[in-house]
Amino acid sequence: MQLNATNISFRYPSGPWLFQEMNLVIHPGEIVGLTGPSGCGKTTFCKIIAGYEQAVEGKIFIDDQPLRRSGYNPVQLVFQHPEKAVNPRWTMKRIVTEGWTPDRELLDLLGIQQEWLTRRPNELSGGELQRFCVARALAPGTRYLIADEMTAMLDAITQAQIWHVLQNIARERKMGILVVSHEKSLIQRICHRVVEMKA
Ligand SMILES: Nc1ncnc2c1ncn2[C@@H]1O[C@H](COP(=O)(O)OP(=O)(O)OP(=O)(O)O)[C@@H](O)[C@H]1O
Repeated sequence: MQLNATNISFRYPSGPWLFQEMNLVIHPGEIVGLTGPSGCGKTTFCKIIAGYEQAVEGKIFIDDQPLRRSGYNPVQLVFQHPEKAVNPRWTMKRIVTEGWTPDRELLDLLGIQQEWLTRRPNELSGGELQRFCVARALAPGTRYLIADEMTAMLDAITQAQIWHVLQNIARERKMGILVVSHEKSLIQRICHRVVEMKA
C-alpha cells in the first residue's frame, strides 16, 4: 500500500546526473521530510514521483502498480508558488472545484472565507491562494501529497494552521506526505523521518 520510488536516476538533457539510483518509500499516513542543498534536485524528484517528469531510469509504484497516466492522480503536488498553479482567469470557486468539491468544513479548517470564492487569483494574497491549492489537492482519491516548499512563503500562524489540518488528514485517511523544506524546525516538528539528498 506504499508509494515506492525505485532506482530513480535523472538528468536534464545535456546536463549532469542530478541523482542516480535514488530510492524512497512513503507508507500510508507517513510524513517524510526531504531536505538537501539548493539545486540538488528536490523539486525535480518531486515532479518525477508525481508523474510530471519522466525518470531517465527507475520506476514509481503505488501498491506495487506503476503510477497511472490517466484519471485522477493519487499523487498530488503542491508547489511553493500558488500563482503559477492556477488559471488567472478563473474564479476561486472554479479553481478549487476543478477535480472535486471540498466541503465547507474543510474550507473552514483551512481558513478559506466564503467571500473569497467569487474572487480571481490576483484578488487574493499568496497565503490565501495557497490555502485553495491545498484544498484542491485533498480530494478523497489523493493517497500521497507532495508538498514542495508549500508553506515557505506563509507566516507562522498560517503555516501552523495548514500543517495542523494536513497532519490530521494524514492520520485519518492514511494519506502519506512528502515535505520538502529548508526549514529544519518545520521538518522536526511534523515529520516521522527525514531523507537527506546530497549535492
Ligand atoms: N527544466 C530544466 N532544465 C534544465 N535544468 C533544470 C531544469 N529545471 C531545473 N534544472 C536544474 O536542475 C537542478 C536541480 O533543480 P531543482 O529545482 O530540482 O533543485 P532543488 O533541490 O529543488 O533546489 P531548491 O532547494 O533551490 O529549490 C538545478 O541545478 C537546476 O538549475
